[in-house]
Amino acid sequence: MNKLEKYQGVIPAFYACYDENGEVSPERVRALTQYFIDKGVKGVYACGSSGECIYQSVEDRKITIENIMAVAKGKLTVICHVACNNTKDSMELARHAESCGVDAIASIPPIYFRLPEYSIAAYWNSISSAAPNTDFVIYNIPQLAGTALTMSLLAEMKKNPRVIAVKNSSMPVQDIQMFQAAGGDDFMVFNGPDEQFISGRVMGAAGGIGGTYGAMPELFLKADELVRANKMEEARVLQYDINEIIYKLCSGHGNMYAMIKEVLRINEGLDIGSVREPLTGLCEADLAIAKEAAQMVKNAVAKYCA
Ligand SMILES: CC(=O)N[C@@H]([C@@H](O)[C@H](O)[C@H](O)CO)[C@@H](O)CC(=O)C(=O)O
Repeated sequence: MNKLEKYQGVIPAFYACYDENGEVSPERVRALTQYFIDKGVKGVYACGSSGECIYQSVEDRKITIENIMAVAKGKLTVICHVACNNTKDSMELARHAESCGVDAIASIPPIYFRLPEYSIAAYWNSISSAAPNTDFVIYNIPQLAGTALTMSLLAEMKKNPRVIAVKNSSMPVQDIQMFQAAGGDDFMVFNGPDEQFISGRVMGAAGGIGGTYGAMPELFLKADELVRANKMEEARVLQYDINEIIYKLCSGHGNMYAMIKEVLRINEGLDIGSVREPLTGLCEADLAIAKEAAQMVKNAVAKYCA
């Protein structure tokens, strides 16, 4: 098997799983992991944006990845985002993730201060050195991190043989082509924006990592299948329907992840709690939106995946 094959396909970003008191729930982490195995996705991307990493402690994140691995080992490819905005804690999480047996670790650049590229490279390489037997994925999400991956920074990072991919959440699909060309054959790019999943795949992303996949994994698996089969018109129609669902998920007063968790509760009977403050949970009026979104998912699954 090509060493990148295990990363190619549909990789949902894993949601933060909380109990009734808002604490990370090991049982719910395990239940969500099993849900993804049952749906037939390629892997999961843990502790990233969708995992609310920015609002979780080092300990919360350790509990999350330990419980994912307890269920996923040998069944899913697991990429664990370990960035904590300081090198020390990020290295600790990298070491821990490797000890749990993840396939890859990932990291955004440090946020808040605008650091020079050599500082970002040093940060990423220190994190990678703490997991010396584990692949490393650069997480490019400039609209949230405030720093974009440049071609010169990528060239610098390519000197580290563990750097195997960019998870690209910038909006221009051309970035995917640029990163893939610079990365070469032993390198891959993941599509980040779910709204342009098929475009990213066409521009060279061999897989996708996305925050809304979990609410409708069947639809992204189908979109991936259509792209592979070169059925582009069908893929486009499906992508448009997916996008309508995403707009609905984003139309509430509460945060999109709270909405997705409600959709999972309605459609799958899967309870993984809500979101952690400062993210806003659902208000009364949002429940009707969640119901509509859940029904849209059901209708689309019946239409495309029967
Ligand atoms: C900016 C942003 O949050 N992008 C999301 C998308 O999946 C996004 O939620 C989706 O396209 C809906 O806008 C992902 O790239 C993030 C992600 O995969 C993660 O780390 O959880």
